Amino acid sequence: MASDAVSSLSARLSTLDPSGESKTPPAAASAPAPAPEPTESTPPATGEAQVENGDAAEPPQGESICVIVHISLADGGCPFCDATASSLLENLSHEVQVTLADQQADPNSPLFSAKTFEDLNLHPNLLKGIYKMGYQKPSKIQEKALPLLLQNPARNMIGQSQSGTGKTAAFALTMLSRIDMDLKAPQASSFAVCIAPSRELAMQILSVVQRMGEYTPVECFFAGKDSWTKGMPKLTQQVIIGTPGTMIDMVTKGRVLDLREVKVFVLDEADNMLESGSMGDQSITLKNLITKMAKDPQIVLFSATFADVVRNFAVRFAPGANEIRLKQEELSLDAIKQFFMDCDNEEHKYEVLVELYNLLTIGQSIIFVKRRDTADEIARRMSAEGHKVVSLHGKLETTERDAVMESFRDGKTKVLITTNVIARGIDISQVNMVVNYDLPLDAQNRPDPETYLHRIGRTGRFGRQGVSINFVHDRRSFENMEAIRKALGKPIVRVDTSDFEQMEATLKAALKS
Ligand SMILES: Nc1ncnc2c1ncn2[C@@H]1O[C@H](COP(=O)(O)OP(=O)(O)OP(=O)(O)O)[C@@H](O)[C@H]1O
Repeated sequence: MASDAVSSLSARLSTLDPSGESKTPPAAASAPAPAPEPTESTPPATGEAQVENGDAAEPPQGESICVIVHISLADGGCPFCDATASSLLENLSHEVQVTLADQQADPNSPLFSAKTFEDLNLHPNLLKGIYKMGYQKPSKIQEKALPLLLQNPARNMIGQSQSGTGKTAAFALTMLSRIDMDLKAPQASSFAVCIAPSRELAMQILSVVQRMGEYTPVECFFAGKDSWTKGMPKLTQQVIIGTPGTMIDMVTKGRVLDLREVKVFVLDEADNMLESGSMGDQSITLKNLITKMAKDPQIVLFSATFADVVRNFAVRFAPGANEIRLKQEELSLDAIKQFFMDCDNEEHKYEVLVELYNLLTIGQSIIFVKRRDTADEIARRMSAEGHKVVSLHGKLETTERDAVMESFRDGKTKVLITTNVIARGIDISQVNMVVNYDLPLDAQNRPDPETYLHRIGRTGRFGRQGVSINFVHDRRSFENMEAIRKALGKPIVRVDTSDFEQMEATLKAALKS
């Protein structure tokens, strides 16, 4: 990251409330150590997370696992053919069991775990919720992070794990575990606060927490734009999840959110939440409010990426934290096959995109563009050509955003064209293709490998296969892609845009493999 970003973060260090830093002496704000530059010859990722300041034991190798997948079918079997419910269940669950069991038994997979959820000392009612969600075994990040997160006295955490490997459950279970189950709502103050960079992600987290907490008395509140008004009664829910600006307003302007009893403060996509700009400022303000009002709240930061400069800041934000880190070469998931399409110009990009959708019947896909008007324009043109696509970006009204997201989650819309607004965290397992119509660039127009990783991580969730396709159309965009490829050390394979048959065959093979 550039020195301007370093100095900006360093300057903002001084705005951290000293009361929030009392547990350990502050580390000197320093320029980032140069990141090792992986090349094509970088050793393959092992998926092994490094634990620092922690005492999690190394898992034994090669464990056999039985995974049961619950699938609901219409009574009496498939409504479209002769198959009975039991034969369908047998086939489907066998397929999913084998793939997931293979990966959870492979010590090199980020889904591997040597433990069971019972070993993690969770409340029986939380275990019930987890099993109802179909989870059978913890993933690596859950296995490593949960014992550290749940220890007493509570310790801060900076946790990193690849996209789609189950970080949400790790912090959701922490929030739920820190609430006294015998205390029923209404409560005078909330106990857990979680912030995320987008409305859509915050809503998704809320739904995970609600499902996990189904057998507990815990109640949650979504703190997003339009979800509160001045003069409304004080919140009585124990868990508040939302975006930081709204939460600050609810505390300072509305006085409807009481933070005195907050025991845990979670930042999902923490590197993004702490970056320069208004989101970073809001996260710091909220942290200062919480640490001023509550007694020693546990601060929990999770993300798939932590650039060095942000990590330096994160350790000041969450002093004394246990850290779970990934090595640079472990960041990308092998399950996501990466391609690029060499187009002649901007208009050719659009033609190739349409051809792609004419050729392939894809589960669901997300097309990322740089600008909101590009998202709308492509959606308009593709819709006119008979494709079922929608666009989503920050200029839409919240009701429109919610409706678009709901229809995409329900599978009613197959293609979502969007900006970086949902580049992070969104979890829709049927998404098997991500298109970078415009490659991600940072605020200084430089290639942005972190955002790239988050974007392509919308596919290949929890062991599934996924494909990502990058569009390049001139020297600059090609160089930007090369910079991202070098930073992440994984091949990006060229697909010939003049030979549609080959294009179809290549992508279909990648989607099947
Ligand atoms: N132990 C588990 N067993 C089975 N499925 C799981 C388990 N843990 C999480 N999942 C599922 O895996 C998917 C990805 O999890 P999650 O969204 O928490 O990933 P993440 O690590 O937060 O990803 P991102 O970095 O993109 O935010 C979700 O659909 C979740 O329900």
